[in-house]
Amino acid sequence: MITPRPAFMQQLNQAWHTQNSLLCVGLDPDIQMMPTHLQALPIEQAIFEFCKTIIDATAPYACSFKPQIAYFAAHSAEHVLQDLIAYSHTHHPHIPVILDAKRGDIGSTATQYAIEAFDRYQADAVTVNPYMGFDSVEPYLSYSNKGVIVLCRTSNAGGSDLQFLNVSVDDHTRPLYQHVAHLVADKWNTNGQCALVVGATFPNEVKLVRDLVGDMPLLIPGIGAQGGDLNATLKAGLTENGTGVMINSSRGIIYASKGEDFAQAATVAAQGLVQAMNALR
Ligand SMILES: O=c1ccn([C@@H]2O[C@H](COP(=O)(O)O)[C@@H](O)[C@H]2O)c(=O)[nH]1
Repeated sequence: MITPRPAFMQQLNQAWHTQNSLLCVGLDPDIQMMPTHLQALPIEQAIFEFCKTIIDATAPYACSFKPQIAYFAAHSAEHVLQDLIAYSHTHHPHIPVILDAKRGDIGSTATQYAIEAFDRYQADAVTVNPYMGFDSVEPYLSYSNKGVIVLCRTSNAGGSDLQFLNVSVDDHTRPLYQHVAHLVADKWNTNGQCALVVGATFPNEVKLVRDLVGDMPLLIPGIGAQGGDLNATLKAGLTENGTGVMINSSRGIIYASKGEDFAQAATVAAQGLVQAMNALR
């Protein structure tokens, strides 16, 4: 039997405080990057063992976990993702799990994606793409206790191709990502369940988004392997009470060592990042 979990926003607020952490540990299991002894296993077993070990090794330092679905689906290992989320809920029930799926499709299809994220995988939150508009996001919002994390200013350089284009709405001209932030904060967040993705590679934009959306949580990837500026990002994104952000690091933590000591290395990397963040807030 599945035990109901608290609402995502409640879990997140609690985890920020009790874990004293703003760190979101990204689970992007790439077989080529895993320790050699795990590469020798059948791929599904390797993915499970690797992620389970990382979850246990970093749980004391995490405010959330973020598995990226592509790393599982690419190897027909969706059931491994399901098992890992169940494992995390059982062994680390206080840490919310965000399914990074970046879904976006017409309402009828989005309804199926929402069932996949929340009923099949039992994720506490999911990332979605706002490009197809409100009706494409509505099926996720109807799960009012789940988090819906909308792409706003993504961390990749190519995000600027569209997100930086100016749009004029109601005599207001601003870049598309700011319009998305405004739309989510003012119109889509009626249940108080929304958050936004803003990349650490763009701290100025983190600040502009923070100013537009009040205390809405921001999921911020781009620290570590993508070279985002931790100091500038925190300065731009923290809310007044010193929370408000989930700073994601995936490769920087999970591949801190390619040896048999990968779990200890992940612990040290996670702990170091949390200490660095806590010194800045
Ligand atoms: O704008 C975005 C949105 C999502 N991501 C995802 O975050 C992690 C980043 O991994 P690192 O190894 O820490 O660079 C990855 O799963 C991306 O799909 C992002 O990078 N940028």
